Amino acid sequence: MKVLKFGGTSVGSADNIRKVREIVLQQKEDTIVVVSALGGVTDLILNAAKIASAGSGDFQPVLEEIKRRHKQTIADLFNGSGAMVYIAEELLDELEQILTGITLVGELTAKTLDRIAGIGERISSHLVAQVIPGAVRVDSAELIQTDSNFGKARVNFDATNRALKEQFCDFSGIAVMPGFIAKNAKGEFTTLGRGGSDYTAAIIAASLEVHSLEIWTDVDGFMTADPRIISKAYTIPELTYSEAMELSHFGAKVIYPPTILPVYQKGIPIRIKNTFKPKSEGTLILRTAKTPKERPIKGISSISGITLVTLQGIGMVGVTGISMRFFTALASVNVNVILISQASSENSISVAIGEQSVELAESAIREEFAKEIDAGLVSKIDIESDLSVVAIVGENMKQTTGIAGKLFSTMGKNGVNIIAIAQGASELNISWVVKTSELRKTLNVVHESFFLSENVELNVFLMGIGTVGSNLLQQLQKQQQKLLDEKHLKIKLAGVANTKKMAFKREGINLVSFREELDQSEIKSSLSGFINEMKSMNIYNSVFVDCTASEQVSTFYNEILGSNVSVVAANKVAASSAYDNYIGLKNMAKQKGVKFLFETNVGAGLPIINTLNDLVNSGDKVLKIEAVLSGTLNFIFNTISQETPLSETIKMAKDQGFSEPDPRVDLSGVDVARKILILARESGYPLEMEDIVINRFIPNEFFEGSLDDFWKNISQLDAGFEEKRKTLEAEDKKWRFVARFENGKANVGLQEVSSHHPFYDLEGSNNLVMYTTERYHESPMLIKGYGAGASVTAAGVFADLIRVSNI
Ligand SMILES: NC(=O)c1ccc[n+]([C@@H]2O[C@H](COP(=O)([O-])OP(=O)(O)OC[C@H]3O[C@@H](n4cnc5c(N)ncnc54)[C@H](O)[C@@H]3O)[C@@H](O)[C@H]2O)c1
Ligand SMILES: N[C@@H](CCO)C(=O)O
Repeated sequence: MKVLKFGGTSVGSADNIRKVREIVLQQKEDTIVVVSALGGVTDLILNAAKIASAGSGDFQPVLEEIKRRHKQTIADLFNGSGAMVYIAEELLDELEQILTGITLVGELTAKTLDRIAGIGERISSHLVAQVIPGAVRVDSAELIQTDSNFGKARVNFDATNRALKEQFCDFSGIAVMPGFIAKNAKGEFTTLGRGGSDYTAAIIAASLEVHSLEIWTDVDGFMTADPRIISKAYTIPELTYSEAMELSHFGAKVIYPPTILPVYQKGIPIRIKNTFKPKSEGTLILRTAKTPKERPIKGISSISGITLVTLQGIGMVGVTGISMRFFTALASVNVNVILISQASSENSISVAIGEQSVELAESAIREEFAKEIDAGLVSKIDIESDLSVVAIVGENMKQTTGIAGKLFSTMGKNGVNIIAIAQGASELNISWVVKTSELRKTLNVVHESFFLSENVELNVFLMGIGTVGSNLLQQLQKQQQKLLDEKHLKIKLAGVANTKKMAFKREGINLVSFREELDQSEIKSSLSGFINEMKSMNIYNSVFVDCTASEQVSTFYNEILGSNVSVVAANKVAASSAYDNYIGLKNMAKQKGVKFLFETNVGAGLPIINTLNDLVNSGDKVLKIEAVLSGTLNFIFNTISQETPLSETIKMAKDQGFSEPDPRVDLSGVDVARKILILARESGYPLEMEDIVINRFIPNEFFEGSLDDFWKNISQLDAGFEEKRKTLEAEDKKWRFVARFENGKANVGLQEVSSHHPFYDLEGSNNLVMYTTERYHESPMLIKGYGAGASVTAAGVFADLIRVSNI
């Protein structure tokens, strides 16, 4: 035999009741069906009673709604005729008479309320019994006996078990019983309180020692987290009773914990099933549940609307009875305490309570500790609102080390501040308090790290979609699926901006149609607006990607890193800004547990900075760096010829995406100076830009006017360059713009190299770096390849993103 309980939504309409019938008829054994009232009916009855008790109020509209709900369902199921019509009418008349009585006396006692509160179940049980062929209705109120604590009556288990056993000793078939209602020894109606129908089902299941209790509801069972916030939350297949109780205490209102006590004591398994998806497995609750070793956490629960009340003062240290008085004061005004936290210093006690109880709690505590407050022994009662309590639950936590470590480091890395923590010695639950504004991020982060560790999400906020930025998006689009399939990395473009517009989408902007999304966006581009929106979206694992060349953008890195968002910069301005700023950004990243990466600042996609870091971190010392670091200049000097003059080569470098947005930055040597400065710093030398000697090969006046002036005037240099080029060619030499760092000093400038020089054969826009170090002494380490261009630079940014994701 088994017991099936159907909740209010499951019997909320004719269609739903037909679904219930189907489920019940599929059972292959004797079945007891316990039903709630039609969804919402009990609340309507209580409301009507409240209106009636006010004396002057008119309960009729509410009563009409109750009647309409039932009539409609009966009409749909029985074409509005048959015995059910009369049964419902009779019970609804009874309800009306009692409501009229309440109006007349203007008073509503708990006893009277219990006479009507269960009318919904009395009707629904008849309804369901009549719909299921062969089913009989059995009245729970005649079998479940309670005391006279109306509203939340206590069950007399001896009498109840006897009655139930007698009723069902030789029963076979299907019985339908109303949930929630019972009677006292005098035969007066009582009700079982919150979760009443579940409780009825559990009492019956335990008494008859059935092999299974099924709670049919409108969700798939216990989920790993609140599915309204975590779209990836999934049903937990198995839970122990204790885990289910812990999860139910917080947020997940699948069952009300005290109701499962009778079946828990008998070890009867409970299955939570979805009436609307009967094929899904649901959640099975048992004494010992299967838990995969790698999943010690079963679920995450949360409740919002929490206030933290803290009693603080040095006068509390070592004084016994303080906490007793504190909690007695709270209990005296019926304040439910959700979480307690006290540090061993005993200087303060904090409790998390529902925000609706704050005033009551505060005044009760003030009254209790009035003397201590006057004497200065209690310094303050601190009230912190708009908080949420989050808990991870799992019995296997007690056998696994590192759970708390993983939890709190994940929270820290994502910049979520933890306000209070509580963990019971049973290690079944770790609870902590966060600001409600951080709840979504908290749940995402924790869910990802404990349940979806096979899929890491990286949320990209991209600024600048010129040569490098747009190529990056193309590469991300091409690689997106592969990364997900093979590396379990989900990259989402959560925000993007050009100079005109910006767009944001938590679920990710389409990587093909991002331009259209930007065009359609109504948000005008603004740097601070972008950063603020990114911060307020507060998404975990976020990374800001700077593909502009803007100094202004770089001034925001500190704030961005400070908000626990990593920064990947193609933009070289920050890493070559004042040393204090550069080192400050690195420290900020370290402090916040995020990354500040800029591999493409030198040699585009070539692994120049990472290699240097590896050398230095493994104890090597950089003695000398010689390098060709400008893709643009190398391209110019490889392309310049009798037919293609200097001015033409500059345009070509620009068109091919090698040059800076303003090519004067390349031609002036500033770009190369920035690069050698960054390499010197990464080698451990605190150089400033002013320390780099720049030997220009183009006269200063060409850099003084506007960019337009530059383009107009630059051809004036063509003839002179051609003359020098011819001489150079005759001597079998080539121009290379070389950066040098040695003995703590750096310079950049044009050099004529002969054919035996390693830089001589450096083709196209290639770069070459030679590291002479203590280890690479006789023969320096060489890194050579494309040093500029859209695809290689975007690939370098992409590689930095992969580094941020730590896959
Ligand atoms: N092109 C390369 O080979 C290469 C190699 C390494 C590093 N980089 C660096 O990459 C960065 C981008 O270079 P690029 O070649 O793509 O230049 P680009 O001019 O093609 O693109 C830069 C884009 O940033 C946009 N932008 C500027 N300020 C902005 C703001 N405040 N908000 C939104 N958008 C803004 C510009 O409108 C432009 O579309 C530069 O810092 C450059 O030094 C480039
Ligand atoms: N403008 C740069 C881009 C790569 O940093 C160059 O030409 O080298």
